[in-house]
Amino acid sequence: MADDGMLLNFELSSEPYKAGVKFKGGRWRERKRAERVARNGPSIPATAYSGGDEELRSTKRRRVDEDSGHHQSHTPGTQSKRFESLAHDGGPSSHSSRPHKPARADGDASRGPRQVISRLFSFNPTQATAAEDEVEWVAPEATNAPLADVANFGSLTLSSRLVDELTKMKLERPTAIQQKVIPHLLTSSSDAFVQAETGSGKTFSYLLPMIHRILLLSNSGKQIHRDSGVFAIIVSPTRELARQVHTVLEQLIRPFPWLVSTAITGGESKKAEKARIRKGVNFLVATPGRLADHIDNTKALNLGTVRWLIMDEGDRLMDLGFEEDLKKAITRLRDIPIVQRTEDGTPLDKLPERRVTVLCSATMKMNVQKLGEMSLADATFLAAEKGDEDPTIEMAVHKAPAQLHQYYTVVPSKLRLVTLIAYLKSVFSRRGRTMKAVIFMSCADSVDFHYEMLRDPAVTDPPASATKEAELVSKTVSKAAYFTTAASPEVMMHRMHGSLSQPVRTATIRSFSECKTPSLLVTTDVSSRGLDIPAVDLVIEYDPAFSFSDHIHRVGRTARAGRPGDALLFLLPGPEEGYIELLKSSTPPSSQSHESILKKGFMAKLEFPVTTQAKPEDDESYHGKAETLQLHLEQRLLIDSKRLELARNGFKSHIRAYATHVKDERVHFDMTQMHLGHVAKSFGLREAPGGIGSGIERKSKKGRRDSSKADDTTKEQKPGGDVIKRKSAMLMRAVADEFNIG
Ligand SMILES: Nc1ncnc2c1ncn2[C@@H]1O[C@H](COP(=O)(O)OP(=O)(O)OP(=O)(O)O)[C@@H](O)[C@H]1O
Repeated sequence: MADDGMLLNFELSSEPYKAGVKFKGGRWRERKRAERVARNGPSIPATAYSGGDEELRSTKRRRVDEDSGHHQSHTPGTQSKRFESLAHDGGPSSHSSRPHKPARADGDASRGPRQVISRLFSFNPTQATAAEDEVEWVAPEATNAPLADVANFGSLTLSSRLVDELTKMKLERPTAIQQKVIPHLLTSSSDAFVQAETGSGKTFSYLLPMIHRILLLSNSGKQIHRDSGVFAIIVSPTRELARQVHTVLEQLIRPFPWLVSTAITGGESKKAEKARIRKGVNFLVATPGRLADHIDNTKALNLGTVRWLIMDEGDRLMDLGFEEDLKKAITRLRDIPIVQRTEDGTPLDKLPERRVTVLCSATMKMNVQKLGEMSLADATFLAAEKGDEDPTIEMAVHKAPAQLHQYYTVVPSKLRLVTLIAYLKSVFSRRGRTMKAVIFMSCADSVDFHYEMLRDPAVTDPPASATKEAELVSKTVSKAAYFTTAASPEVMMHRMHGSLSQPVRTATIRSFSECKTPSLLVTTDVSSRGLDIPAVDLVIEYDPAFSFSDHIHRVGRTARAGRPGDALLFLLPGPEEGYIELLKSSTPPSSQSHESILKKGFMAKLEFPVTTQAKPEDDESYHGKAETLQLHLEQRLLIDSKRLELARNGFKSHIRAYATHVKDERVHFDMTQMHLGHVAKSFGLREAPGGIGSGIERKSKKGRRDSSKADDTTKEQKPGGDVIKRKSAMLMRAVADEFNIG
């Protein structure tokens, strides 16, 4: 990993921090150091309490190097020369009203304010690909919209009561995949492999024909009811998805109260789930683990009547490692003979004569093929478009809906956080333009950090009288700062990831979905699949997806069922730019330069949330504003150890997660090209905290112990060149080990 030795980039207030400030959390030594700094002003750069001893040492080392004019990676020269050149590096900010003055090595507070250089705009790697801004984009015809040339759902010979129900839900005409799948499942008893773009209505395509055929059973004089047996099992990879499918199903069967659906998803007591199964259900929507558990342990679950097994989001089911659970369900269903009548004698002749398995996916990966081989027999491949009937052709091609406008922006690491804020500021500035946006990040710790930094810190816990729902979302929903301004509408931030408890996850998604003001969901890939919130008009991939198919699913949270949508992907200059070719293989993307994002976003005055910090000076130029904002964010970390811990954890988890890109795409996500110091800056940190991948330090020590002379000599080397390369390789190996990739 390159390490060009980050310069200090803080402009600390001349005033001492509030006397008597007490620091909580962290280690004793860090707390003591922080308190000393708060009392006396920083004698050493504030990294003193932003990191451990290693950071302190390296900071000292760098300061000495800088002050003696021997900066490791950049053109040597005198301090004053360097500062001059920095002013020019800063582009428009070189005209900033705030003078750049050298950092003082002694940190003597008595000699007036300590000026430290902000180098947000210098020493950034340059973008290799051309940045074309605002090339006019004409939206092609939507590819996942209801078909204009089909009269209505009635033309697919669905029951009129079902069609009426659809009309009430404002669904009139089927989409292309529904037109293919519904007739097939209405008449056939063969398995099916359903592939169609995100947001194309796959859920209705399998639910409607199943309900229609079950309703036909009641026409034979006898009434089907909840005790008649389980007719369909729908397996979804996540609890959210299972609940979502269950909700849609409940809506569809509302006019037929004798039919019952239930969701068994874990996250609640098994006892309650067993009790519901015992009372009788006709549709079981389940996550694979819970389904396998109930198959083993719930006697009341009788599988003899089951005629459909639907596996939704097939590739995700496999990605998440549910193969064994699915195998169990598939094998058990194969072994149990089909019953031809319910216990009270109702013939089941209107249902398929054999068990039908349907596998659905928007993307086709090799693992879906494996699941297909495991579960399907003589399956019919059903795809939305003509010419897509050959699954082998589609294997490699993942398409996003054509009307989805995809952009990418190449942003140097150091500028990522301010560019994100600038972008959010401009998209939420116009009333009614963006109502719901989703930001995808690589890991839960990064989500937690960004949520905390971007929310309004003045918002406190709900009052004791708050409703249960308000209590559940008290730590995951909050007013945004920075991009909620007096002039723009209030934006509500939401945070969501897999480490939150199930009730909190459910309440947070509900809040995001029902929010009437503009809202932003900061999340991990836990929200990338199947989540159907039609009003989402923007997806931001702040961290690229771990695989291209995940990218397709993430951006597919917008532009659903024919609606328009935008998606912006953040890339780093360097190897990540190679990813653009991959994007082009699906839908040609537009590009937007980070400079233009900053310019637009920082056109208006910056508004800072109320904090204990002195109000930062505003700066006229957008570079100046970006620097002011960055300094403000960094200072917020310095005065709050909890936030600092979030930043450090976010950084570490982000780096670890970076190593988990799928093997085929890792060429674009090369850890060895990553600049840890610059990445740290995007987490508001002055430099990279140590201890990424617990194995690294250990491994390096072990390596030295086992080593021969060659290692002893490297120990003597000054940090730089070879040692850094070796460290990168070790980090790479340690991270790869940790994630079991390689
Ligand atoms: N025929 C239709 N007309 C209008 N809207 C529809 C139609 N069919 C489905 N929808 C709506 O489209 C949205 C997407 O449907 P659904 O979630 O089934 O898509 P999907 O293909 O499963 O997407 P993903 O692959 O992302 O899970 C839902 O809000 C649904 O109500």
